Amino acid sequence: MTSGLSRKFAVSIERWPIAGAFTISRGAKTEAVTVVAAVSQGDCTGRGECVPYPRYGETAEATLEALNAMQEPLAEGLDRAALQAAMPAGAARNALDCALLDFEAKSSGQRIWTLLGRPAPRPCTTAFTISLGTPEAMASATAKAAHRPLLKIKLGGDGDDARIAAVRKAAPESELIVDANEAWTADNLEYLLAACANAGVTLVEQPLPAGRDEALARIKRPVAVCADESVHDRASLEGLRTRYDAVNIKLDKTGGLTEALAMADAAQTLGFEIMIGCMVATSLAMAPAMLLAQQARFVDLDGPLLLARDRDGGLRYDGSLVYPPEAALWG
Ligand SMILES: CC(C)C[C@H](N)C(=O)N[C@H](CCOc1cc(O)cc2c1C(=O)N[C@@H]2C)C(=O)O
Ligand SMILES: [Mg+2]
Repeated sequence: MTSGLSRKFAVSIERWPIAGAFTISRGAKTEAVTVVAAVSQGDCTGRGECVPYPRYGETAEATLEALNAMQEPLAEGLDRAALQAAMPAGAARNALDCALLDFEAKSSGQRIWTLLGRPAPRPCTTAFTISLGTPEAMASATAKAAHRPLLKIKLGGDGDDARIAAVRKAAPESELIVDANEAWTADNLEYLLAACANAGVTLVEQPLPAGRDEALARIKRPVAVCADESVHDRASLEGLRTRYDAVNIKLDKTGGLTEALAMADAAQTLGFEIMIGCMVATSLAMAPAMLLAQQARFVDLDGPLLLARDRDGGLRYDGSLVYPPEAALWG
């Protein structure tokens, strides 16, 4: 029991080197910048990690500031239910929502899935991401990962037909999904979707820029198309029904696991397939997403696999199989 002691709250920015570099259509990165929130009472600490994304106007410093502004409400007893209205969806709320969930689990001595009334998570097969590059460089990276069952291929617009053909040749057995990160246009959309269909790709993530994706509703889609930058939380689902077949749910977009679980149920009711995605981050950010992975058609939780080093006590990855978190890590 931890009641009677005052609740403490700490926030920090962490930097985790990436093994090599990670490139998508918007540029290259050599480190993952994360923000960690920790809620403590007595000897019990709950932690949550988020990744602020400049694409959505977020920075690590502003996220730190937004979380520090929650010191007083937390000291006055703000709980996870009240948090949903107290902060907007986004990375900052994710860190705090997950810290509160971890605290709920650790302070009660029960696993979080038991407290949430959900089935215990099982190991899942995650996608493994191949960075954007020349067709030759991508084929070479793909050949080294060709034993993996599911590969996520980053694309970038011009030359994507050659990239996807080279990748397929290098990994004839793997299931391929691709992520254009908004780099295609209404003019090359049908041509590049056909190139993906010819290569046996099963999903194309965010081909067109968010807000300029209406062409998706006008064409026959030969491959399932998944929203990422176009979808954030439950409020953004309804408008996407004619454009997308699937939605990529990320805790950094929904503002935590609480909204993500509700969003997954709402998305499935609307007929969307679910992908559970991540940013480049440590196992602490992946652990809560394991609860959602259970109902996802595509699991994309390979963030720690791209790091030079994960945090101590991180998730167990056996090839592409990722195991649920130990209680000491999260939940
Ligand atoms: C380890 C993989 C890259 C994670 C996942 N498989 C994935 O593809 N996620 C991307 C998100 C890309 O991550 C980016 C992109 C970017 O321009 C800047 C950043 C990051 C990130 O993780 N940190 C910085 C802010 C996806 O699905 O689109
Ligand atoms: Mg994406």
